[in-house]
Amino acid sequence: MFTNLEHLGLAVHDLEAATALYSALLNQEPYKQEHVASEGVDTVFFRVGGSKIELLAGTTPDSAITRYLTKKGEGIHHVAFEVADIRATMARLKEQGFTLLNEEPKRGADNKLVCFVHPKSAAGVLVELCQEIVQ
Ligand SMILES: CC[C@H](C(=O)O)C(=O)SCCNC(=O)CCNC(=O)[C@H](O)C(C)(C)COP(=O)(O)OP(=O)(O)OC[C@H]1O[C@@H](n2cnc3c(N)ncnc32)[C@H](O)[C@@H]1OP(=O)(O)O
Ligand SMILES: [Co+2]
Repeated sequence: MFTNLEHLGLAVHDLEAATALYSALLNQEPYKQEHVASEGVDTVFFRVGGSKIELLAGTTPDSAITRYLTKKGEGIHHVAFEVADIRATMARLKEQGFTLLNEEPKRGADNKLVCFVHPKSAAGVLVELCQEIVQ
């Protein structure tokens, strides 16, 4: 079950400059900065109501964000939905013919298990599924 629009992921060239810009725009400081080595990204998170803005900068040449920025420049990179049971959702989507980009949930940012749906399966939008990791 999809329970919330968890975050919008924005790809940016300069994380420090983008953080200052979004701090001014949203009139708040970010609640978290996190490096996700497995994705080759540095992230910064802002809360907006029940959702979040995730700023992402690539830290390696082969990072998905670095590749995206090279090809498309800055902008909305993905939309993330919170799901109650990521494995059940992945199984349902696979059954329905959606292309998943990882076979198993993987550790994402902000204490989540994540899985991505190929944009070709979602009318040109990269979709991320997120399930909170309960400690
Ligand atoms: C996990 C930490 C954090 C979190 O919230 O927890 C994150 O969100 S990390 C976010 C970064 N990680 C990822 O995005 C992982 C999943 N992404 C991928 O596996 C790739 O980026 C992929 C497969 C979506 C695209 O790979 P690549 O760029 O190498 O392929 P192409 O350039 O050939 O693209 C294929 C096709 O897809 C279109 N495309 C690519 N990226 C996007 C996008 N973000 N949104 C929409 N469409 C996208 C691209 O234009 C190509 O289409 P075509 O019509 O053939 O030009
Ligand atoms: Co994300």
